[in-house]
Amino acid sequence: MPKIAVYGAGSWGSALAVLLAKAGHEVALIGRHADEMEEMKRQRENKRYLPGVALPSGLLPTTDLTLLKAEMVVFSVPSHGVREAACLVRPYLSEGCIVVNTAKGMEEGTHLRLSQVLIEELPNNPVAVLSGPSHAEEVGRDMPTTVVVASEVETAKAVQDMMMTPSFRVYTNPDVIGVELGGALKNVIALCTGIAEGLGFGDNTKAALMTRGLAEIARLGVALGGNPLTFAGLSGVGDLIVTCTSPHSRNRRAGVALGQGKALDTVLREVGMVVEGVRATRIAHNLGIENNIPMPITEQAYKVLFENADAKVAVSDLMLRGKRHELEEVLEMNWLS
Ligand SMILES: NC(=O)c1ccc[n+]([C@@H]2O[C@H](COP(=O)([O-])OP(=O)(O)OC[C@H]3O[C@@H](n4cnc5c(N)ncnc54)[C@H](O)[C@@H]3O)[C@@H](O)[C@H]2O)c1
Ligand SMILES: O=P(O)(O)OC[C@H](O)CO
Repeated sequence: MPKIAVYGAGSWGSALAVLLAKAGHEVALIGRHADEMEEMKRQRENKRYLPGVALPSGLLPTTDLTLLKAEMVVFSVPSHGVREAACLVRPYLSEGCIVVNTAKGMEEGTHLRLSQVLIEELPNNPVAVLSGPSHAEEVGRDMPTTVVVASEVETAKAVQDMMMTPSFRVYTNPDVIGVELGGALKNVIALCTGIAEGLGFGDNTKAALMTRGLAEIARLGVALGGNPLTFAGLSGVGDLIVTCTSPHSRNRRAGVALGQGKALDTVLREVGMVVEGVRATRIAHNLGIENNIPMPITEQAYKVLFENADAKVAVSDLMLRGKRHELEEVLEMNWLS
């Protein structure tokens, strides 16, 4: 069976390594901290990031970067670490080895999508992105999950072949831009639905945020080159649903605590795992301004997170905006023609 390396031993890297090892691949799960990886090797479990999931025998927890010489390398580090990680692994990768990014975010400062960062740093490797509604806690326990892999066709098919299992169904989609933006931007809306929950609002409010949130994700996504239909797929509405509603979601949980009045740094410390929506809010807010795209929910999220705005006032400001046609951009921009 092909050898696969997973770089990044947090929740998602660990769950994907478990999945791939159970599928019969020889898998190296490569982390940064020798003590943590040794402990994982001894206990056959990632107690900090994926408790309760046994590591199968074909999975080797390690810090040995030479094991990156594999047929496929799966990147599972937080989005802010992707460039640094790419530079670190570059000397070890075989030419032509497929690199699959699984982080959901964009690069701060450059506003590049993460596949663009990887292409810049790893010019000799085909790059694919994996996204969709997929919490590590469920994938690690073989719960039926569907995801999408985006890249040029042959690479996407190769990743689909290597990653698909009876409990992990992988679709392909050539729309890398749409798939990446859906995955990055849904985290902003998940923070917002969490905040609404923390404020004591109900399901109507959450459904409103999800639906109108998707409208603004698609608006920005299409302006940046994504296919409108991708936002109706797994990496769009699919991931939005799971992240806004699941008890596993770190972004939703962080939002709930913010809505209950806790300070952002306290919330991030308490969650203890990466909350991508915070950076994504700043990036999406800036992209909206740069591209002249109205993003009212993102704008309010930005004010609450970074300008100390009162979350209740933010909700009220959204409710009191000027009157609009529900399908304004669809009609104006001829999306369906
Ligand atoms: N957890 C999930 O269910 C899930 C599902 C799909 C996608 N993702 C995405 O996967 C990415 C990773 O999330 P996670 O949930 O595994 O995070 P996590 O907080 O569980 O773990 C992050 C891991 O990355 C390591 N790390 C941090 N910076 C690094 C760097 N510069 N180089 C190497 N390692 C570094 C940390 O030591 C830790 O092991 C995020 O972008 C997230 O959105 C997560
Ligand atoms: O736990 P979250 O909020 O980081 O979401 C994880 C995944 O993106 C869900 O698909």
